[in-house]
Amino acid sequence: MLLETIDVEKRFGGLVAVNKVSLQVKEGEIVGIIGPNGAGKTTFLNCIAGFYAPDSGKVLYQGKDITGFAQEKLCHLGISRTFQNVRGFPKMTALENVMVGCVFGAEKPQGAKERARELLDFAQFPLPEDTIVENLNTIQLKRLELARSLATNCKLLLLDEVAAGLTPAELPDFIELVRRIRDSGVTIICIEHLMRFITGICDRVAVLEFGTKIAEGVPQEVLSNEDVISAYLGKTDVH
Ligand SMILES: Nc1ncnc2c1ncn2[C@@H]1O[C@H](COP(=O)(O)OP(=O)(O)OP(=O)(O)O)[C@@H](O)[C@H]1O
Repeated sequence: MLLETIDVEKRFGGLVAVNKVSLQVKEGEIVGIIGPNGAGKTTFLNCIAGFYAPDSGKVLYQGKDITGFAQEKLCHLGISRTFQNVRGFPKMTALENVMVGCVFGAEKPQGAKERARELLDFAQFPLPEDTIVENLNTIQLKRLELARSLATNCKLLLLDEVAAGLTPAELPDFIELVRRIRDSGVTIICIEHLMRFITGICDRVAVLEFGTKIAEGVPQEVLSNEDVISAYLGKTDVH
């Protein structure tokens, strides 16, 4: 097992945002986390990524207890996270943005440039490498963000609504990129509202509602589960 959470709980005052959530993720899997707005998805991801220390429960990575480890330490252990509203370092070039990740991933500056170029290429970044990041559109930023996350040499990538804001026409190629990332040896946990993304790429999906895991399994099965349908009804678009 690459990652395991055991009864992870996170409270904000009286609100139980994540309620004893246990999840197991094997190496090479793409696991989706879905659920209505406010279900606790981001908070759960933040408990894995070192943004929050859980109030109780454990997070194991490669069998080792990493509960409450800081983000920087987790990044060096191979856990990387993307954020919902990505802007990178807006005044720097695309290449420099990826190089920052490479240097953080312990690459020497000279090697970092080469590696950053390889990653921009891998992520099919469509513009010259010296394009200033503040001028990028959504899909260009998303590709850059993935290249930057991979620059840290992560083994586990946590994606927070990485497909949000993409047009239906942009989605297939983007899904293909995420699949290639997995095929390169990176395990992925992704929060996503876009069901086309979930059904198109996830091996398994876990559903949260009011902080509690209410279902888990292969996407088609889970999405036809009555508890899941009623959790979603009227709250978000499940198509
Ligand atoms: N820092 C915080 N302080 C207080 N309450 C918070 C905090 N972060 C999240 N919450 C609350 O915890 C609950 C879970 O929020 P969370 O953002 O994890 O849900 P989510 O499933 O990711 O939602 P969305 O799909 O809208 O991003 C919500 O009720 C939210 O208001």
